Amino acid sequence: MSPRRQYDESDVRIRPGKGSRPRTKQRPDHADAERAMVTGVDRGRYAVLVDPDGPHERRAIAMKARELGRERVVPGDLVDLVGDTSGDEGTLTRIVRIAERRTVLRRTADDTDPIERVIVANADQLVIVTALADPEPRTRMIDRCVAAAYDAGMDALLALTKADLADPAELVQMYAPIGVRVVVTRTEGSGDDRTIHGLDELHAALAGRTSVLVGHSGVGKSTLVNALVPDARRATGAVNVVTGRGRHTSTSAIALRVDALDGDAGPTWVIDTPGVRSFGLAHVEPDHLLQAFGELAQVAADTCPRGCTHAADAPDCGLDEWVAASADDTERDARAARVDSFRRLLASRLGTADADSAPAS
Ligand SMILES: Nc1nc2c(ncn2[C@@H]2O[C@H](COP(=O)(O)OP(=O)(O)OP(=O)(O)O)[C@@H](O)[C@H]2O)c(=O)[nH]1
Repeated sequence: MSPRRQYDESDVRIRPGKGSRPRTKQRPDHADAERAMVTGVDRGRYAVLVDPDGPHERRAIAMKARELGRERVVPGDLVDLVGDTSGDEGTLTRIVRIAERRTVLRRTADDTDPIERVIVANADQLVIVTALADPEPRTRMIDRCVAAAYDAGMDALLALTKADLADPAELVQMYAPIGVRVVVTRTEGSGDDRTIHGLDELHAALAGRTSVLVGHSGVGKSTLVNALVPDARRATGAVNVVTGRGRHTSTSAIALRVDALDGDAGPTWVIDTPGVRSFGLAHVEPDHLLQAFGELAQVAADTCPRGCTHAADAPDCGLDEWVAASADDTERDARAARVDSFRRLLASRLGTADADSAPAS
């Protein structure tokens, strides 16, 4: 049995104009509020982009209006602002509403905080940056990230770095049946002469979408972020993401805009997540995860007994019958690979990200 999930204040979804309607007549309804996107958070101050991708786009700093209470505001959130939204030096605007979130990515509960908290909202895909060697890939960690992405309603993309050091074939083969797109990169040369092969492919996979990048230390995530967003070092290095002054002290996620390539389909954002090592999976329901596996969800809905866990030892699980009913060996192998992959993700909920250190086998 999976542990029962703990709800926190971020589970409350706020629908502009509906759920967030003021409870007392005294509250203004902020009809003149302006829309903005949250790009960073630091100690109660929020970096926002007002009128994002619009004609009057500008950066501003915001605080949460008291009426939002303990509701969390995270990078990727679309919010409504009132007060001085000019973004001029020294101004502070107020966030009065959080738009309903399309997707919600949670980080795992840990020793210091028992609640799985939302860390990024409205992202389209999770990019799992994994080195093929140095450090060795950890498939259990990848599985957990994929499960978290699918549960959050996001796609998963595996960015395999350091292909100059090891062959990607095994990992590519392992993740193809799960529907994970794979991009392989490798650097060549050093210093200013360094080129990253595969960068264009990665850029194309990100185009027009908001992507959250995760990866363990040393996998080459910064190398990719700096190549995609040339001024990222400034944004994430010495400068505080919110105030623009002093050191960047926050370890929370930060949204960075990727310059468009020719033919890009709309704005492209990457959200870097320094310090985030794994994702909360305690709340993941098997049937929810199954939704990411299209045809398997249908098979389960049609044939599984009520309350089926779909695990390998689940009695009368329809997924096993579906594999057995294959027309030939080729189909059976393909179906079995899909079911095994789904079950692997399902099992990944129950361990910890650090439980394995073995490469793909
Ligand atoms: N051989 C090889 N080395 C790479 C490649 N990409 C990055 N590196 C090196 O790997 C090391 C780690 O890269 P970073 O980009 O700093 O990795 P990171 O994941 O951001 O790690 P932290 O900065 O510790 O969070 C650096 O020495 C890079 O030069 C690659 O494709 N091949």
